[in-house]
Amino acid sequence: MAERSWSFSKAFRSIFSGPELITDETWDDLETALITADFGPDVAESILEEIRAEVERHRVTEVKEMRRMLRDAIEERLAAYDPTLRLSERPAVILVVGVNGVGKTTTIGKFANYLRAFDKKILVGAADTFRAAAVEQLATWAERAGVDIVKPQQQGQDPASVAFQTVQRAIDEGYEIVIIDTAGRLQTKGGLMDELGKVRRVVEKLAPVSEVLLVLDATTGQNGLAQAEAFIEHAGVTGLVLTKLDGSAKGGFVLAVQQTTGLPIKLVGQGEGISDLTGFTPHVFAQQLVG
Ligand SMILES: Nc1nc2c(ncn2[C@@H]2O[C@H](COP(=O)(O)OP(=O)(O)OP(=O)(O)O)[C@@H](O)[C@H]2O)c(=O)[nH]1
Repeated sequence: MAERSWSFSKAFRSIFSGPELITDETWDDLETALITADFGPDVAESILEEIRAEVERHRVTEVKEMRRMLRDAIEERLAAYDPTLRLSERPAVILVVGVNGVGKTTTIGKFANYLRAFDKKILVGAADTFRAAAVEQLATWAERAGVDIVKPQQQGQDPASVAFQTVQRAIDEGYEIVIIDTAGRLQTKGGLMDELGKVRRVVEKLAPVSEVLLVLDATTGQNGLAQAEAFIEHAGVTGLVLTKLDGSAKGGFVLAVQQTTGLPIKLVGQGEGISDLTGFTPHVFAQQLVG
């Protein structure tokens, strides 16, 4: 399996290339590796305790066994959240929210491309009318992904009306999945949340909202989470998308973010290319993380 930059198997390599038997130093190294990878002190502590107990119970002496236990402990915690996207409605409407620059537009392009592989007819809506460039950027991604787009008729058009027109067209023309881009910044947080609420209410006149995906930049760690708090509190978020994991050495954030928000990660972005987005599979992720 290809090594990822966020993989902390690098930190582990020193443990595994050292003595094959578990020593005090192994425990110190493990703790350091967990903290360095941004698991957060609570998660790191609970994983360490669990592994210590298991090592004692089964009288484990080999580092190799400890690695397997670590992988299992992480997988079990990741799998406590359901990563399944709910897309069975027709049309299935997905709102994509998050602060500016986290990778919303890029994610929509990659996501549209990903869904097209399942032969779905997809329409994207450019309801981030706050910035003209945002509309053009989304249009470029839609073209790359080979999907259709609904754009505002004039700059600054009410985002809710663009969202409404998008869903209306999807119903009229038989699109199966609708992905709507929203603004990440307004003058005030309250204004932004009001705008998102309006987008939602207007869409729901036509179709239920299947998913509200909050995009988070993995390189910003806990800081990014604080910035996204208003969305978590007010936007009815159903799942998270973690972007820029390729640029992050902090894979443990993945687990920390689920535990802190109580929300499942549903998609993971690992690059700027159109195919650099995948679903989230706890088993695969734990494997990549631990090596
Ligand atoms: N390395 C890497 N870069 C990414 C990833 N996702 C997005 N980016 C980059 O992050 C930058 C911002 O992405 P955008 O999609 O414009 O972010 P946005 O949230 O839509 O930003 P606004 O349109 O300003 O609201 C771009 O340069 C993207 O190429 C990722 O998974 N990995």
